[in-house]
Amino acid sequence: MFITIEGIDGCGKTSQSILVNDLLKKNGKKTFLTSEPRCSGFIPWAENVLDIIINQDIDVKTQLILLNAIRYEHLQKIILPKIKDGNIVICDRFIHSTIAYQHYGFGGDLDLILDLHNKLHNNIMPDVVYFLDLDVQEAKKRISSRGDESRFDKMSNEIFNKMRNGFLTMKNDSFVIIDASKSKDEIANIIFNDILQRLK
Ligand SMILES: Nc1ncnc2c1ncn2[C@@H]1O[C@H](COP(=O)(O)OP(=O)(O)O)[C@@H](O)[C@H]1O
Ligand SMILES: Cc1cn([C@H]2C[C@H](O)[C@@H](COP(=O)(O)OP(=O)(O)O)O2)c(=O)[nH]c1=O
Repeated sequence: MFITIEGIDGCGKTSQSILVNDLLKKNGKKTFLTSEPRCSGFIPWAENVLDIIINQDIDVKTQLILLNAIRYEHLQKIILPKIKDGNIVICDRFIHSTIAYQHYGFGGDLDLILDLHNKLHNNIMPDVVYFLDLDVQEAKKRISSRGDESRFDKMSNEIFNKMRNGFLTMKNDSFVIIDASKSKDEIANIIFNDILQRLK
């Protein structure tokens, strides 16, 4: 099973990935936790490429080339083997972040994003996406309290609202919208119980 956690910066993805992973492990499930674009250190050079994506003034097409290079290695060397080995793989961000950020946020061509995903990654999609929906101002408050704002974190509320609304257009049976203003434990339990239902 392949699960992704999505949302704008500061909505609680990192916290939820860890909490849900712990709940599943305690329940005896074999899990593997990773993230994009940092790949949780499993692809060591991804951090260097992320530094370019976030801190250099590059075209959105260049962002897409770099993000897809990371994703290709991450899928081939980490995610796909872990799924094959029977793990529930939880990934903090994946293709839906690319659609929300590079298309809805920065105006990149949606067809190009989908074509690249199809041709490079065989159109692999998560079995389920948990989208943590949070008011932009609340997300920004959470980021500033965390105290490690990146250049992307400092983008305008207008851009973050475009991304949030972009995510909301992706709703379907395998794209679950979660109210991220609830407490960490409440959200983790909602996601955990939904995963257990889907495993039945
Ligand atoms: N449900 C929540 N309620 C209140 N604060 C939260 C909640 N989830 C996360 N936080 C806090 O908000 C900040 C950002 O959370 P984080 O999990 O790092 O988000 P993201 O990975 O989406 O950027 C952290 O300081 C975290 O402890
Ligand atoms: C996966 C992905 C991330 N990003 C952005 C979102 C984040 O602002 C940034 C870096 O991710 P990261 O530093 O891991 O941020 P966070 O912990 O808040 O998720 O990369 C994209 O723009 N497109 C993508 O496809």
